[in-house]
Amino acid sequence: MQETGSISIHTENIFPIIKKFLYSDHEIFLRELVSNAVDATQKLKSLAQLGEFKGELGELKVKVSVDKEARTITIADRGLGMTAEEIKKYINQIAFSGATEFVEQYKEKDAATKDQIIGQFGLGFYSAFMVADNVEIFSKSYKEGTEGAHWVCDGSTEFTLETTEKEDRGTNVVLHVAADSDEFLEASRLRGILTKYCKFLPIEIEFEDTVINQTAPIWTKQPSDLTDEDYKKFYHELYPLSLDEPLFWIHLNVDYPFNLTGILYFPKVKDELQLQRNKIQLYSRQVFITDEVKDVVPEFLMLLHGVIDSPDIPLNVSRSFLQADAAVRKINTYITKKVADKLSSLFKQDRAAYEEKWGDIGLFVKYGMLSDDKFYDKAKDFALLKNVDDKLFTLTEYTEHVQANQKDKNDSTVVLYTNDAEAQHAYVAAAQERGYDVLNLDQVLDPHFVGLLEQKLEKTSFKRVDAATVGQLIEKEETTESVLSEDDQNKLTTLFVDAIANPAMHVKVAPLSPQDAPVVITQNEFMRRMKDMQRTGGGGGMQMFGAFPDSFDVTVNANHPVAQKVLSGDDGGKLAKQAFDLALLAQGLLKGEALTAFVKRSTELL
Ligand SMILES: Nc1ncnc2c1ncn2[C@@H]1O[C@H](COP(=O)(O)OP(=O)(O)OP(=O)(O)O)[C@@H](O)[C@H]1O
Repeated sequence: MQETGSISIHTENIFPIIKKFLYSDHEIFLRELVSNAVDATQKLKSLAQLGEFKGELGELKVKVSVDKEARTITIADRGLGMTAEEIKKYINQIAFSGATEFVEQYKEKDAATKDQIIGQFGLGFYSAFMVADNVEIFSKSYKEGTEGAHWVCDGSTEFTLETTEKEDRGTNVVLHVAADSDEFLEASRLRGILTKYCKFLPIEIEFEDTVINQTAPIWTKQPSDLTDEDYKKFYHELYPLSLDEPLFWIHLNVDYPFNLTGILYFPKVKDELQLQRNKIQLYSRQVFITDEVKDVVPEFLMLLHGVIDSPDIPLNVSRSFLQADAAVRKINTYITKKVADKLSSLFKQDRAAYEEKWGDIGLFVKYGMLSDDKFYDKAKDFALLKNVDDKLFTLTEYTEHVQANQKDKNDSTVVLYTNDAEAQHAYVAAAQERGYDVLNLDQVLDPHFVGLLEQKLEKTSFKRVDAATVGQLIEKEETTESVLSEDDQNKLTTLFVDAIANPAMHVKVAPLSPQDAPVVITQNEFMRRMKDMQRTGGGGGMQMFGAFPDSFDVTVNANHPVAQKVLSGDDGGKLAKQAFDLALLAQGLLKGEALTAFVKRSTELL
C-alpha cells in the first residue's frame, strides 16, 4: 500500500516560517524528538504495568546516531510505535496543528516577545524541519498483527505513507540534514545538545555507545532516601565550576494543587557583585527547558541555584501570559513559603550555625523582605541586625536591647547606625560613649532595609550616627545651658562663618557638653537619604533634592574651652578654621588643597 496526501492546511506554508524564525534556537529539534521517543517508551512501560502490553519490553534505550556521509541523524526508540493510521492522526494532524498554532501566535508578536516564545514553545515533531529538508518515520506499533509504516515528508505540505517491513517494535525518525545545517552532523555538537537538554531524562539515551543521562536524578527521589553528600554531589554536578559547598538546600516536593519537584540550593555569596542569576534550571518532566526562570521563581530567589521540575508550567506561551498564569503564581507562593520555612527551622534549631551563615543569607532575607510582604511576615522573626561589635540580634531582641537608653522625648525608639564604621569612627565612638548601641548597616540593600523597618516597626526611627551631634541624635527633654552670652554666641557664629567661607556649611552655635568635640559636622538624615535615593536612581519625586548641593550642619560647641579661645584670642579666625578642619577630618571630608593647608597651619601652630 502506498498513499500520498496533503497535510491539511490552516496557515500558508508554515515550514519556511518555522525555519526562518526559529533560527537562533534550531538545536531544540533534538530535545523535541528525543522527548517524543522517551514519551513513547514510557507509555509502553505503563501499558505493560497495566497488563495491556504482554510482550517482552526488552532493552528500552533511545538511540541517537549520526551518519555524516549519508547526512542523516536517526532517533530510534523501542516505545509503543505507531500504525499508519496513527501516523496520519498524530503526525499529520496533531503535530501539524501544534506547529500551526505556534506560527499563528508567533506572527502576532513583536520581536522581543518572539525571542521568548522560541525558547519556550514545545514545537514538537515539526521542529525537525528546522534542520532537515526531508524527514522519514519508520514505525511499528506494539499492537500484535500490525504492519510497519513508512512516512516521508520533504517539508512541503505533501507526504507519502506506505507499509514497510520493520522487524522491531518502535519508531525510527530519520532526518536528512539540510545543506545549511551541517553543524548538526558533527558528533560533538549533538553530544553538547544532548547533554544540555537530555541529561536527566528518565529513559536511557545512548549516543556513540555511551549513555549520556542519569535517569533518576536526585530531585525525583524521596528526601528520606538521600544524604547530605548526595545533595552536595549533585550540586557539583550542576555547577562543576563552583568550588564552594552550598550553604544548605531545600527539597521541593508537591503534587497538589500543582506538580512540582526540585532542589534549591543557597550558594555561598561573598559579595553582592558575585551574585549570579539564571542559575536555576527549569525542567518539565526531566527535560531541560530553560535557565531563565524569571516569573516562575520569585525575583528575590533568583539568586538561588538548583533545579525546578514541573509539568504544570506552561512552556508554550509568551512571557506576559506566564506572569498572569495561575499555576505560576501558586508555584511562586509555594517556593517563597518553603524558603521561609527552611530558614525559620534553621534559625530555631541551631542559632549559632544560623548566625555563622548570616553573612551569606542576609542578603536573600533582606531582599525577600523588601520585595514580598508575605515573606516579611515570616522573616521578621529570623532576620538579624548586626551591631558594630559584631553582635547579632533579631528585630525584637534589638528593640529590647536599646529600649532603656535610646528613647527620645516622644517615647520613640531611635536606632543608630553607621554605613561605614571606619569613616564614621568618631561619631560611632561618641555615640558608644553615651551608652548608645550602633548598628552596622553597610550593605547595598541596607538603605532600603532601613526604610522598610521604619515603616514596619512601631514608633521607631533610624538615624545615621553622623546625622546630628551626639546630644541631638536622640532628642531628650533636658537641655544643656550655654555658658556664653547671646552676644558672644553671635560673635562666635560670625567668626566661624567667615573662617569657613562656604555657603554649603550652615554654622550654628549650640550648648553641647564640654566633653563633646568643639565642632561637629553633620548631615541631616532626611536630606541625606533623599540625595542618596536620588543618586541610586530612586523615583521621579526625588529629583528636586538631587539639584541641591550637599549641605552640612556645622555645630560649634559653646561649652567647649575652644569656643572661649576663639573668642578671646587675636587670631580667632585661624583657630576657628583649625577647629572646623579637625571636624572635617573626623568626617573624612578633608581632602586635597584644604588638607595641605591644614597640615601647614597645624605645623605653624605647633
Ligand atoms: N517516537 C514516537 N513514538 C510514538 N509516537 C510518537 C513519536 N513521536 C511523536 N509521536 C506521536 O506524535 C504526536 C505529536 O508529536 P509532537 O511532538 O508534535 O507533539 P507532542 O509530543 O504531543 O507535544 P509537544 O509539543 O510537547 O512535543 C505525539 O503526541 C505522539 O502521539
